[in-house]
Amino acid sequence: MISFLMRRTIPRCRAYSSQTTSELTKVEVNEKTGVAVVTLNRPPVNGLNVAALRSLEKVIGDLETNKCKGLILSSSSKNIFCAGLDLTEIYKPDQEKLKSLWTAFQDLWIKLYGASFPTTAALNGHAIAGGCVLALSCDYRVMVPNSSIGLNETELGISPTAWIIASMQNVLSKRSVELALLQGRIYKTNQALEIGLIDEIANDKDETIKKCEEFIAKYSRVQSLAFSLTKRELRGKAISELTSNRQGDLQFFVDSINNPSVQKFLEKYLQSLKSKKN
Ligand SMILES: CCCCCCCCCCCC/C=C/CC(=O)SCCNC(=O)CCNC(=O)[C@H](O)C(C)(C)COP(=O)(O)OP(=O)(O)OC[C@H]1O[C@@H](n2cnc3c(N)ncnc32)[C@H](O)[C@@H]1OP(=O)(O)O
Repeated sequence: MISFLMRRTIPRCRAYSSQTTSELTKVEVNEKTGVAVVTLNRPPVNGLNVAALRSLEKVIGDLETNKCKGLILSSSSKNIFCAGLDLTEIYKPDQEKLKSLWTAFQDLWIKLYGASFPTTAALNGHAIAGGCVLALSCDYRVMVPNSSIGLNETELGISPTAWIIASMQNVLSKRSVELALLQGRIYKTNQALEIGLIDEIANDKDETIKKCEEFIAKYSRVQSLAFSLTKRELRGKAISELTSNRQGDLQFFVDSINNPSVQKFLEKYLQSLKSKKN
C-alpha cells in the first residue's frame, strides 16, 4: 500500500520536504494526487503529549504552506488510532507542563479543524477522548470493525469545553450530542456508524486509507479557494470563540485536572488500565 506513496517534493503539494517527518509523526505524500498520509507514531497508544501534539501541528502547518490536496490521518499502531491525551501527563501534573499540553492541543485543533484542504481520519482502531477530538476535527471518518470511539470525559469527572462540543455538533444531531456527552459514551464501530460519528466502515487499515482517498478525490473539481472560504464560513465561529477565550479555556482545563476528585479518579483509572494485563 505504502509503496506508491513518495516522500519527496511534488508538484501538487509544492515543495513538501521530509524534514517535517519526525519520529512522532510520519508524513508520506502521494506523488500523483498530492494527498498526504500522516501517521501518528507514539507507541503504545499514541498518547498525546506536548511533543506529539506539536509535531502534528507542525506537519499540518507545513501541508497548509505547501498547498496539500488532502490529508489522511492514520496511526502506526495495530489496533489503536489514538487513546487521547497522555494520562501520565495529567495525573499529578507539573503545572507548567499541564498548561503547555492544553495550549498545544488548542493550537492543533485550530489548525486541523480549520485546515483549508479536505481532511480525513483513517481510524484503524480505538479513538478515545482526545483521539476522538482529532477524528472529529477532520471532514470524514472511516473506521475498522470492533473498535471504539467517543468522548468519555464526563465519566472521568470533567466536562468538555465549548470547542470540543462544537466539533461534535458539527457531525452529530443535537440529540446524539447530548446523549454522547452527558453519558460520556464510547461507541463501538457499528453504533458509531448508526449515529453518524463515523461515515464508513472498512475491513482493515489499507481499506480505511483507500476510502479516505476516494472521499478526497470527490473534491478534485472543487476550487481550492472556494473550498477553504466555505469551510471557514462553516467553522470559523467555533474557532474565533476559542481564539478569543484561550486563557479562560486553559484555566478551565487546568482547574478541572487539578480538582482532587479528578486526580483521585485518574489514579484509579490508570491502575485499572495497568491491571488489565494481570
Ligand atoms: C481526565 C481528562 C481530561 C480533561 C479534560 C478537561 C476538559 C475538557 C474535555 C476535553 C475533551 C478532550 C480531551 C480529552 C482528554 C483526554 O484525552 S484524557 C485521555 C482519555 N483516554 C482514555 O480514557 C483512554 C484510555 N485507554 C484505553 O481505554 C485503552 O488503553 C485503549 C482502548 C485505548 C486500548 O486498549 P488496549 O489495546 O487493551 O491497550 P491497553 O493495555 O489498555 O494500553 C496499553 C498501555 O497504554 C497505556 N495507556 C492507555 N491509554 C493511555 C493514555 N491515554 N495515556 C497514557 N497511557 C495510556 C496503558 O496504561 C497501558 O500501559 P502499560 O503497557 O500497562 O504500561
